[in-house]
Amino acid sequence: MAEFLVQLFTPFFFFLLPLLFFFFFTLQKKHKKVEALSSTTATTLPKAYPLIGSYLAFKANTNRRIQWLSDAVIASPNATFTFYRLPGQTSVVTANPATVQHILKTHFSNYQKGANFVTTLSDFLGAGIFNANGQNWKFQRQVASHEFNTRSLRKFVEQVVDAELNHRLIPILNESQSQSKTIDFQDILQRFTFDNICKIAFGFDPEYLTPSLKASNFAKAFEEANIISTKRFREPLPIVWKIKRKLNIGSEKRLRIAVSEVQEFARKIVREKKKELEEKASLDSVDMLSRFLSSGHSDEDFVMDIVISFILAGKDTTSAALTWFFWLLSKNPRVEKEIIKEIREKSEGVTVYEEVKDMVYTHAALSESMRLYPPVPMDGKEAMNNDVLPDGTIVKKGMSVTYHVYAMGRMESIWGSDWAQFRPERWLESVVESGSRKWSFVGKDSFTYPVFQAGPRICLGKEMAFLQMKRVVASVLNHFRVLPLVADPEFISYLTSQMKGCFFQCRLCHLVEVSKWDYAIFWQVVGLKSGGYALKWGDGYCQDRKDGRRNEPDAEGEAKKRYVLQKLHEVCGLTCDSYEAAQALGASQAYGNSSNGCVVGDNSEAKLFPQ
Ligand code: HEM
Repeated sequence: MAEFLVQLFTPFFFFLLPLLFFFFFTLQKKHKKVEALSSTTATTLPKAYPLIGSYLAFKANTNRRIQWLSDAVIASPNATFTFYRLPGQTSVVTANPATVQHILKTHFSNYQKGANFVTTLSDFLGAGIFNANGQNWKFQRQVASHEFNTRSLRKFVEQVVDAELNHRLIPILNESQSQSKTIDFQDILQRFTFDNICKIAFGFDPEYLTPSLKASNFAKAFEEANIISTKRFREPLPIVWKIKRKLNIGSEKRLRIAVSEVQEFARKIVREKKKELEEKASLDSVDMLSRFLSSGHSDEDFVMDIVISFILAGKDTTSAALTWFFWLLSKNPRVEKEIIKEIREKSEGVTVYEEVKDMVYTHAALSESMRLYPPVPMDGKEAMNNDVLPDGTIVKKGMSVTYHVYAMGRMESIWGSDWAQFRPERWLESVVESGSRKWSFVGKDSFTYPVFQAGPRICLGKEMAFLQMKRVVASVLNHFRVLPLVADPEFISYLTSQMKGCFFQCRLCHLVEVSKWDYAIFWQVVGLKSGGYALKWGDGYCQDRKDGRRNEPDAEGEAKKRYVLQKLHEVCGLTCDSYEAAQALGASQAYGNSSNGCVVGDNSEAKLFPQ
């Protein structure tokens, strides 16, 4: 072992280390400039220096790697950026739809999950579908695809999702609302989606979403394995994590423990299913796991890897999408109002499945939300052979080529100058059907919007994910308003994206109560640094004036405001000493106009204080 270490470190100390010091100190000054260029307004690309490439700029932006690379790729000609790091680590990052089509479809066989990707993730994902190529991948995709036919999807939405909603999610939200408790909605959604995927894929109910919301060792271990495995990709010299792994120290030791906890859980599911299959001659309902076990591939480790990949696919993707969706809704009451209208205009005599499929506006709003906050923000492949991309970029064998989904959702050339706006209507056109006007969904091609990837490896669970998310949205918004207490949450990503920190702290208001006034007034409670709460109201309030004047509330408007304040007090436990008090607290105007309609104060807030 000692010999191995000496062999390994000698060239490093005598050659690489002095060189790195040289570059580090001589380029410090320039480096500051590079950092400044990588802000969201950057128009210049980070510089690449001999030997270390753009490594320093990359390092400085580790915590906002997605946003930094997005700035760089958007600023690049043809939206394709060749990113030099240390020798042998050159990669191409693209946000160009033609290039995405090239790597994901027309030259599919040249762009695979390469050796670097597979090795880095193999401790966590083994040979599961996310880490597989060739025959192994084909086999898993083919067996799993049965789980996504219409019959299974119908069963999923009508039995699995609805049971979890009615017996777990809604009662838990009701309870937290009635006790005015602040909840971590992201955590609750992750529990919800975890129960869902286990039930549909493995016929097993882990009961993770329970009123106690108790911590689960498995979930903690899964999260840790995901984070540490992803961080391996960020290590400048992969040899470092490999040595730590060999010595079983630091993060690699924690990874080993976490992975064995995850594997133990997955193995238990596999063993129980095997037993069930042995005991019953035929199963009444066939889940995906039974299909794999009956397909001749009953090797326990292999099936365990499959289970882990499916948990990853189903647990963290839809929960991330929904978290950002509810946050965006709280900022866009107009969209929320449209969705509620759609939920309440149910057609007669249709099944739950058809009803969910018909939620066109909600579908558009979810697509729009994932455009801005994609659950898988970047995805990389490795070139099997030299190639030239459609825009002339040279790709050498072994280089990684990454398509940047997050950047693609923010490009003016694709979405127009209002790309930053959350506007579901960009996905819709108005059509006349049986004499009445309706929305019709207009999708984007999957190379321009690769949120679910594209080509032969396009996400298998896309339709399932939409059905699940739409049903959750309908159910939650039918009962509640979600009031986030984070003003400006941070988008972070491991293998999938998340909202950072204490996640999505929010309170719930009973929509039915507050919406007595025809849902014309939208109230938004946001956390203030001072520890109080801010209250804003948006469009609807002033438009309600019968004389059409916009600037001042009439008597009815005033009454509505008082009613809602009272309700907020009862339902959310907040008090407010009226807008006059807000004036006293520093709001320069009692009423003003904003793009949103009327607000209290100088586009600021009336202050509310928790009791
Ligand atoms: C909003 C939700 C979802 C998004 C945005 C999403 C996105 C993606 C993306 C980008 C990939 C490609 C990953 C890669 O190859 O590295 C993928 C693959 C996959 N997804 Fe999803 N996914 C979602 C939900 C689901 C759900 C609920 C399932 C159900 C189990 C699922 C099953 C799969 C499977 C099996 C693959 C592998 C396909 C293959 O390699 O052939 N996904 N998904």
